[in-house]
Amino acid sequence: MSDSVLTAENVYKEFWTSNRERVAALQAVSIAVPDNAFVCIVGPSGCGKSTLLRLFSGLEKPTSGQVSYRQKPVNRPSAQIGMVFQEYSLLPWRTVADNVALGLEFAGMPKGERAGRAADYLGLVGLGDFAQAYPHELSGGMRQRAAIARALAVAPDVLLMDEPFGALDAHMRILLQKELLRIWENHRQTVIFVTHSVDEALYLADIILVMSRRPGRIKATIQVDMPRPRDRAIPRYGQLYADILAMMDEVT
Ligand SMILES: Nc1ncnc2c1ncn2[C@@H]1O[C@H](COP(=O)(O)OP(=O)(O)OP(=O)(O)O)[C@@H](O)[C@H]1O
Repeated sequence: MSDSVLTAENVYKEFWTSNRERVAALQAVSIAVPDNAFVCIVGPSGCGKSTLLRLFSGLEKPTSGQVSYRQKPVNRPSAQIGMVFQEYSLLPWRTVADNVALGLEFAGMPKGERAGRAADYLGLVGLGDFAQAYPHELSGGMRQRAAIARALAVAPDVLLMDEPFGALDAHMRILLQKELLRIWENHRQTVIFVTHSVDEALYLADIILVMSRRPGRIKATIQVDMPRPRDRAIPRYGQLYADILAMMDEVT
């Protein structure tokens, strides 16, 4: 585990609902995420995927067990671990450039430097011409690119992505999958990416974690042995796709 960037050791997480019922979201989850890996998490709805990501980000704490970042317990959100959510989460009253500069502002970077860095990252995601636009002037795909630029601008060591392309149409989704891989191949942050889509996981990941129904456990860890860029038409793709779907269909 020493070269792992993030680890979960025997993590159990429960919530209390407003009706005072106990919900076990995760049980006996142990994972070691290798440095620079692209990891996708798939599993049935409600199995605890977002909860696991929130534990890694420090937004939630395990009920028992331990979550660590580079061998240190994760207690709170930090600049080393960036997060991108499904909903674009841009501030509507700030321009796109000012949204991208937000994390840099929190990190105390001087204003002049922030503007340059924000411009670089907007260029990286193909939004160079929209720096002064407001979020409502952008399409869903463009907003999500801006959210990715904002997360990347602080140069996090790990990028956690919770269904970032879930609200996009199929064409935009495929385009952004390609762009994300292009960026990742240049920067090689460790990425943990939650998705409902087995196809998306197979296209993106080095490692796919398949979770069971709630309480979520890690049911399988699949090393995706296909070179990139991946060809959805090859038999190996179809075979892995069918195997993972079958695992997700099983009751436990
Ligand atoms: N703050 C909370 N309070 C109470 N229950 C919660 C809370 N957060 C999550 N849960 C419950 O924990 C379980 C796991 O939720 P989570 O959002 O992690 O699942 P998910 O796999 O990400 O779901 P989906 O794929 O539908 O987005 C669900 O039953 C959910 O209702």
